[in-house]
Amino acid sequence: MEHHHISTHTVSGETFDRTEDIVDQYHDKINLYLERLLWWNSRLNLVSRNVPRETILQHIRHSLLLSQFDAFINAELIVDAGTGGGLPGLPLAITHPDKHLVLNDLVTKKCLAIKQMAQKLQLKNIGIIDGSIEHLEQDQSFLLISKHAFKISDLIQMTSHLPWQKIVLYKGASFEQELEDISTPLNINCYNLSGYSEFYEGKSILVISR
Ligand SMILES: C[S@@+](CC[C@H](N)C(=O)[O-])C[C@H]1O[C@@H](n2cnc3c(N)ncnc32)[C@H](O)[C@@H]1O
Repeated sequence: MEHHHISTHTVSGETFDRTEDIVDQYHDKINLYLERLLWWNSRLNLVSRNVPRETILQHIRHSLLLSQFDAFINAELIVDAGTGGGLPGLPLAITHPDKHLVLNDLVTKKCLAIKQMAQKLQLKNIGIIDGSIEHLEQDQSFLLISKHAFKISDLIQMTSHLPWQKIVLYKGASFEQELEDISTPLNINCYNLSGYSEFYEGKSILVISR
């Protein structure tokens, strides 16, 4: 653990507010995604059962926070591992047509649902790959992102063959234990999201590099 370097940061209120502007700017497409996600969620349990519309909207805003981070701004190719119903990758693809997003999930049915949602949204900048992230093949370097899907050490191990430049993880506040089994020294910037609203209490975003 001691060999990792961890710096902690806070996130400004303006950063959260800007995601609200993005939601307004892409209102129609975000709304269509929200409707389709609710529809699929009642059939496949993509987020969690009976989740209200407003909570899904919060997850979309949470996903869009990443668009304010340099790691995302500087990336052309982004892989979202364990995307479930498309979070955070799908809202980021809607709002960033200049970037290419690859959405990955272990479960084929979930990937088929995302494919249908992407078709309805007429998204041209999305690739969908089903199967475990450990079997992904990718030569070009990319930003790896993931929201509440993997223990850090598991994801690092499963993607050791891949040319990721950085990893961005949506996490809870305590993640240190998940670093214990990692022998490669990591540089970790932890952005603490607590303090803006109840939804973000105890949440953080980690930007990890080797
Ligand atoms: C808790 S859900 C999170 C989904 C989404 N990221 C979100 O925030 O709503 C975790 C997802 O990771 C997927 N998953 C688990 N192991 C995986 C693996 N080895 N490779 C790819 N996806 C995986 C699961 O199928 C599930 O959809």
